[in-house]
Amino acid sequence: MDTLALFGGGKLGEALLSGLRRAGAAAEDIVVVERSSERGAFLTSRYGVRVVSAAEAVAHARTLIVAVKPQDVGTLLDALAPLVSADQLVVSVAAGIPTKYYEQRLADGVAVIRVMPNTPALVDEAMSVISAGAHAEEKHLAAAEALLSPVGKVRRLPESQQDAVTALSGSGPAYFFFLVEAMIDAGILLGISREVAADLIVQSALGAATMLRDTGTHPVQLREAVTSPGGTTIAAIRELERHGVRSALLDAIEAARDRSVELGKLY
Ligand SMILES: NC(=O)C1=CN([C@@H]2O[C@H](COP(=O)(O)OP(=O)(O)OC[C@H]3O[C@@H](n4cnc5c(N)ncnc54)[C@H](OP(=O)(O)O)[C@@H]3O)[C@@H](O)[C@H]2O)C=CC1
Ligand SMILES: O=C(O)[C@@H]1CCC=N1
Repeated sequence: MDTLALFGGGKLGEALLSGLRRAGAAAEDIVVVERSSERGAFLTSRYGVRVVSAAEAVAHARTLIVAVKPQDVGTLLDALAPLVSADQLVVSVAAGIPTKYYEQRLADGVAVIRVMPNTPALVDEAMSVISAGAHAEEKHLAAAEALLSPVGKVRRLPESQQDAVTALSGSGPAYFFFLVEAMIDAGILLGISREVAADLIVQSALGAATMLRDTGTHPVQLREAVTSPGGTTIAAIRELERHGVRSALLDAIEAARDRSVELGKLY
């Protein structure tokens, strides 16, 4: 494997790093650039990777993964711009930041791929969507797919859809965690211990997700099969509808999309 440089070893960077190591990438083939020395030391101790300067990383790596916060991409690019050449590939996971932002700051012809992964990469169940920038060719998309497929599913979509993708699958795990958290609280309300409530809800979430994926059946049909006439589920559904949960989700995901667009314009 060509050497790979990871810029930013935070939550998402670590999720990708852990997946690459599980998939068999050698520690010697990955270098990390991390602002926090404490965080860098942790990544070295856990994954065996070397933490190096930005200049050293660019000098050695064919593929550069940018996993710093969108707010930090500009400063990072100021440092990288004079160092990166057109035979290197830049893979950005930063929410909202368009490939054009990179292309305007890097040497002419540098290929940039915008990716929106998610944290289930930690358990090899990520959903990653990749989009090619102006100079990215089939070989670059294939390289990004090879990088991401060990940690989950990968789809190619036009970059114009990346803000919506960010709102759906990038942030998506957080909505499910939020729902699970609220359902466990409901268990507490009903007098079930937190440990038991968590067990019941997490297994139900896993079962529901597996049914959705493995049967390919529409969620409406799966929900109807649970909803017995005059039964318990319809009593709950009535409350969910009365509280506008469907509409809240539409508004929430639209707000996340809007924030992604905003992040792309702020920096
Ligand atoms: N978390 C998620 O679920 C997802 C995140 N993303 C994207 O991934 C990126 C990272 O997010 P996340 O991991 O949550 O954020 P984190 O803040 O956890 O990680 C970013 C890391 O990069 C470090 N950093 C900042 N600037 C530099 C620099 N110039 N050189 C080296 N390291 C630097 C930060 O240090 P310090 O702590 O000092 O700031 C931090 O350790 C974001 O752009 C986000 O949009 C995409 C999909 C999902
Ligand atoms: O909250 C965020 O901005 C990042 C991007 C998608 C998920 N987490």
